[in-house]
Amino acid sequence: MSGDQILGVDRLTMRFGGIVAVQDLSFAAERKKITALIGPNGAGKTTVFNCITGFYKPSGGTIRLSHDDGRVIALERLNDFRIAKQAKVARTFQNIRLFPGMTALENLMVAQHNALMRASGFTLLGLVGAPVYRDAEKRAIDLATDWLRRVNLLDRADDAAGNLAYGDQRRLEIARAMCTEPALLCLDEPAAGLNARESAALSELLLSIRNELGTSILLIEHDMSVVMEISDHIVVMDHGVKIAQGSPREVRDDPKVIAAYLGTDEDEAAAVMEGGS
Ligand SMILES: Nc1ncnc2c1ncn2[C@@H]1O[C@H](COP(=O)(O)OP(=O)(O)OP(=O)(O)O)[C@@H](O)[C@H]1O
Repeated sequence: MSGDQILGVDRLTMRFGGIVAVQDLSFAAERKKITALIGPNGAGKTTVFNCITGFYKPSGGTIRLSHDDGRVIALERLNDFRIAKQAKVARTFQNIRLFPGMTALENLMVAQHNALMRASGFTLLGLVGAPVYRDAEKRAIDLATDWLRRVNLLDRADDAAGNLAYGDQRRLEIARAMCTEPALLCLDEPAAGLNARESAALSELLLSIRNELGTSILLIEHDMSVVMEISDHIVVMDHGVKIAQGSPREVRDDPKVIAAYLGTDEDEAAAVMEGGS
């Protein structure tokens, strides 16, 4: 892996019985960049995400995550918990998975549970008395507050997450993932269900995460206005294989990409050709 790469996927294959959902897929995501994985419905994008984040064990191939300090972690050998904790890969899902009965702030505090438990020394005494825990708790509250501000939800801190508007919940999910201070943020269709104004706010948020914090982002997205506006690099899949990759402009003009989308849904094809222009 080159030093500029945070993620290297090499010959990834995932079979479900007779179905080959992903076949021999290789691509890389660069550090401090936004990489998008696109393709028509059923192309295999979510399966790739599930392999990267440890929800599936790949049938073949390797997935390497390279940290800033030079450590390289073989993700295909770890389960989802270790991938989140050791490899520092955070993800969101197509369907919102907040704790709806907890407040917005509480959702962001729960995300920092691991760090807080570590600070407690995993003891009751640590939880109730140790200064190191109180410091960690203050830091956790500061981080959560900072994220509520960044996603424009500071005034909703004490409202139940389930009562927030859909677009607000989507941004809160991203804030929750960011509170784990990930090396790689994986977002599965973050713009799904958003209106044009909310999509624009999402693009702005993701660009600020890249530009201000230098977090690497991998995203699956069908909303081409978002993809074409914010991506540094796009990987296009169809029927489990990579059919193209490149800059937004290269991908948009690639006849193989247009043909893949034309083969499925006219609206999606039109969106790829028009997106970002
Ligand atoms: N757990 C599973 N068991 C069996 N088949 C699966 C499983 N998960 C995915 N598949 C199949 O793998 C293929 C790729 O699906 P996947 O959900 O990865 O595509 P996708 O590109 O994310 O699609 P979409 O854009 O619609 O979310 C599909 O044919 C799907 O039916």
